[in-house]
Amino acid sequence: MATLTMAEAVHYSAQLKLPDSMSPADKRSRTDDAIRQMVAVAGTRAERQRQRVVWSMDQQVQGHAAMLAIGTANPTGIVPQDEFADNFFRVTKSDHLTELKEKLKRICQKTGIEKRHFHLTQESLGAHPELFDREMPSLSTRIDMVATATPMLAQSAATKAIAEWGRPVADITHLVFSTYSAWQAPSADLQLASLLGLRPTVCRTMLSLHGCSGGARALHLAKELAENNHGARVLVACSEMTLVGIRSPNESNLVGHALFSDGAGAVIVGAGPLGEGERPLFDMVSATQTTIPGTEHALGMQVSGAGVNIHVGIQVPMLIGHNIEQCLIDAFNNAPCCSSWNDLFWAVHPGGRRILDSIDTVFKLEPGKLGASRHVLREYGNMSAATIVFVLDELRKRRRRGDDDGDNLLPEWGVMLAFGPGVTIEAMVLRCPQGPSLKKN
Ligand SMILES: CC(C)(COP(=O)(O)OP(=O)(O)OC[C@H]1O[C@@H](n2cnc3c(N)ncnc32)[C@H](O)[C@@H]1OP(=O)(O)O)[C@@H](O)C(=O)NCCC(=O)NCCSC(=O)CC(=O)O
Repeated sequence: MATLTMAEAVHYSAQLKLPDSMSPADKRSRTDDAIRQMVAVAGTRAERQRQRVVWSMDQQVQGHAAMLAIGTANPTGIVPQDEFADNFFRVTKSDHLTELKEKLKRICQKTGIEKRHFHLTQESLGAHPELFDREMPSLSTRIDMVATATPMLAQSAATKAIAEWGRPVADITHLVFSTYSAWQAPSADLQLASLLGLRPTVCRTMLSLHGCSGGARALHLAKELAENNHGARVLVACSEMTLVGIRSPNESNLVGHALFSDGAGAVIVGAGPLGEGERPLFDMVSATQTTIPGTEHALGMQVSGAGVNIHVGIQVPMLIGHNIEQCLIDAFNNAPCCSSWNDLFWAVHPGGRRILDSIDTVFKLEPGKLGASRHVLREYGNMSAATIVFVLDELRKRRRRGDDDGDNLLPEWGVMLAFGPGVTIEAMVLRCPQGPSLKKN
């Protein structure tokens, strides 16, 4: 760029508000420097914009998958979090363990949860004392008690997703079902297929014991299935029942009992040309799964005659905090979609309040960026694999409210994160299609 003339310098320096005491030559030199910097920044922005457009066109050519509809469901039974400890110690006949009960109350207060949904009532639990007696086997009782309820709750969520999608159930080509609550073969996936009337050739996959990362794993798998099978429409269903893990309280299981709850989520995923009435809610751009080495003892589930024992190590929030940024950098794989983590929308599995706090800290997120995750944690607790579907649903509801005001509240680009045994981190880059086609969502 040519150096400024004095007339130009006078014009621009007036905008820079340089002090009158400065000599004309200094003003000219200072103004020249400022304009060079502006041009350099504008050049970088323009280059980033160009990269974004080229990259986005490449992605369209590759035809990545999109979430086309979402449904969620919960059992009708609700327990307020501030009543949980009293209820739980009463039903397990553990009221004499006063210190343990006080500790559970302390933990419950810090969870960020206000209420949770449960399939089973105090009465139905009371009818099965073997669930709370360590000396008695209870696995088969637990299996029987959830065998029908798990696919039925999934059916409620899937029915909503299918209604929103608007196409016949016969158009579903694949089913991916994730749960820690089904222990038979054929399993909850086949029961769900029958309940919904899916075609006999639907390709079913059952994901067991992926824990809280199971929903994101199922979505990641659905993305790959949709992108590699022309015309495929994949139903993802996650349904979780805490009954398989509920047991008498001890020091090591209090946190799990304070967090987990029952719920189901379903998503229809497809790629390629959209059919009539289909609208993408979230484009599923790229995804990664990362296992943090040497952490297999930090988080896990063990099945025994007494049911499923869920272990939640105290170090989990710290482990996620130390490893999460690199996972996101890998997932974005140089996609030129943001210059700051705050440019994104965030769909994070709310495994516990401290995990969300840790993510806020690591990424220096603005207040409210994890609002959808905190809302789901507060209203429903940790529904393991199903939780991430609730977070996605809450995000698209927030976007819809924005659309109603004529203002889109969600940024174009976002990220989905979920955590499970391993310790495993599932990450997916999402893109929220912009524009008038979304107004009817
Ligand atoms: C449990 C909390 C709400 C407690 O809140 P705070 O940490 O702010 O409170 P605090 O430090 O005063 O802790 C309260 C009491 O709980 C104890 N405590 C905290 N975490 C514990 C843990 N994991 N195991 C056993 N005890 C624990 C503390 O020692 C303390 O005991 P005392 O009072 O005696 O001093 C939080 O730590 C949290 O959100 N942790 C993350 C939970 C988590 O890892 N979730 C992932 C779930 S698994 C998942 O999502 C994936 C999957 O299952 O696959």
